[in-house]
Amino acid sequence: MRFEELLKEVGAFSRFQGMVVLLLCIPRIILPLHFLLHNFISAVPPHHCADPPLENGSALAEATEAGILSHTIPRKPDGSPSSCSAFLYPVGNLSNSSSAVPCQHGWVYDHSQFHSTTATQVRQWDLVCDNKKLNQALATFFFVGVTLGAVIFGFLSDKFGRKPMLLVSFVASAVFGIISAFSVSYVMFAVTRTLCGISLTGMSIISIALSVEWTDVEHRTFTGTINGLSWTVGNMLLALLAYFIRDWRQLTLAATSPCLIAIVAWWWIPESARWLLANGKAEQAHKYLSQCAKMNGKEGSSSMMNTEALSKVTIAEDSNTTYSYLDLVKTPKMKRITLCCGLVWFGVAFTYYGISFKITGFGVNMYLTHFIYAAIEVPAKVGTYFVLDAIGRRNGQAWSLIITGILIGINTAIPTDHGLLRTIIAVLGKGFSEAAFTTAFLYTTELYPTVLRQCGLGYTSFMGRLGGSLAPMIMLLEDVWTFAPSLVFAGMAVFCGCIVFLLSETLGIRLPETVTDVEEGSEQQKSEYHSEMSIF
Ligand SMILES: O=C(O)CCCC(=O)O
Repeated sequence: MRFEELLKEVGAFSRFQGMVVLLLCIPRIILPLHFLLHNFISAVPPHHCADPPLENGSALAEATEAGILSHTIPRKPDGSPSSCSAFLYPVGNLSNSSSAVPCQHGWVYDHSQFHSTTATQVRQWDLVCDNKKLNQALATFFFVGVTLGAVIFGFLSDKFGRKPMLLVSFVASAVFGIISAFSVSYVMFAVTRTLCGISLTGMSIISIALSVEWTDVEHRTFTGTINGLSWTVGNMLLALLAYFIRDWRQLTLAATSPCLIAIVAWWWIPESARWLLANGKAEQAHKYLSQCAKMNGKEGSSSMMNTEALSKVTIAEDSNTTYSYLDLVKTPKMKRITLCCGLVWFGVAFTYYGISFKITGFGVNMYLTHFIYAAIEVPAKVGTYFVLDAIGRRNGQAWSLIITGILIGINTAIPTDHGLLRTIIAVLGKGFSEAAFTTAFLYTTELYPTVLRQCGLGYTSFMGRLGGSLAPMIMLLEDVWTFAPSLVFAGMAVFCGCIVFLLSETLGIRLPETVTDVEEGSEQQKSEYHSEMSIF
């Protein structure tokens, strides 16, 4: 007997699955609060060199009022004060920049928008000017942690189960998120943000797998879309939190607080019955399947539910078989899936974060830009829900990536003074990039077998994190050529979109449980699936 048949018996998608999907929305809401947090806690406000302290020790403000400051700060061509240099001594002729030197006595920051950020954190931080790259590196440290977490939690959740590792992720994210907010040095903040990144990835890959593994074929797209929309809720919530909380420490604490809610909700989140059966834990599977049957009003399904019958459910070739990342490339079709999905995830995250990290320069304040970028995800994801069941996952994944690349490329050809048109194209590009990300979660989950699903998601998430980590570095290329970053993002999106055509379609195909299922090919599974469904 296949697990799909068992799931039909206990209720394939009813109140129990509704509860599971809703509870797993909580971690999906938490993720963007941290993944995009650096847009705000590491923002660099306008700043310029502080004047030397006056002999009589009076405050710098007096120097500013007295107009002395304007005599020592060189002006940029647009008339604004230079950010990183000052004249050694007050001079009458402000255009004389020959004696300008790097700031000698710290900086004066414009606090009209931010009370404090990691860039302006005084006492050894001051991550501006020559130290600006250290400020940008904080986001990269976080995504390096996310990258490591993908490998760690991918393996641990396949070995020890989804539910226990989800609790580890919730608790560790709360602990390191809180500690990072109280960092007393740059190094302490960088380390705790990296550990927070590692912890958060656990809930990222487990929440997807756990919700899909409790869902039947017909409702997998719906489940994947709900998971994706909960990320969007968190993304929009971040814009609101950042608008009202302008201190980086308080904003970090606010972004971490939902982890405490997740820890309480964890109690009601069930373990994956698929995983339990795949690992020979029929008794525990029986407990959760009985809960599912009871909640779905299917108590009469006990005939298929005794432990002996459950132990015969075909999920793994041998429940004593242990799997590792190496199994992702041991057989021909698994190798193709792994190589192609790795490239696709790299391209998806590379373009998604390349677009998401640039929220300034569109003529509206950064909070509104971030909110619009998040809000466009709603039609993108709802549209994905309908499109994927119509054109299939492969076309949906390929064309969402290709169109993202085309739109990014088009924007490089539009003159910068066409602000509204550029904004519309950028928002559309974000929407298609979002559709590509939403599809990637669902498509990857369906391509990998149950026995290797978390390893597969861990590997592809790792590749995606590499792409997300690289995106900020690519944006530095604009110092070389303005259009360089956009053309790199566009080319990568189109290339990875074309790679998708090498993968098989999974629409209407039973979720593969074993490596054999994958190697037999989708036609075999499709015919088996339809013949199985025909008996219901
Ligand atoms: O996991 C990420 O880094 C982005 C997920 C985006 C989404 O779920 O829409």
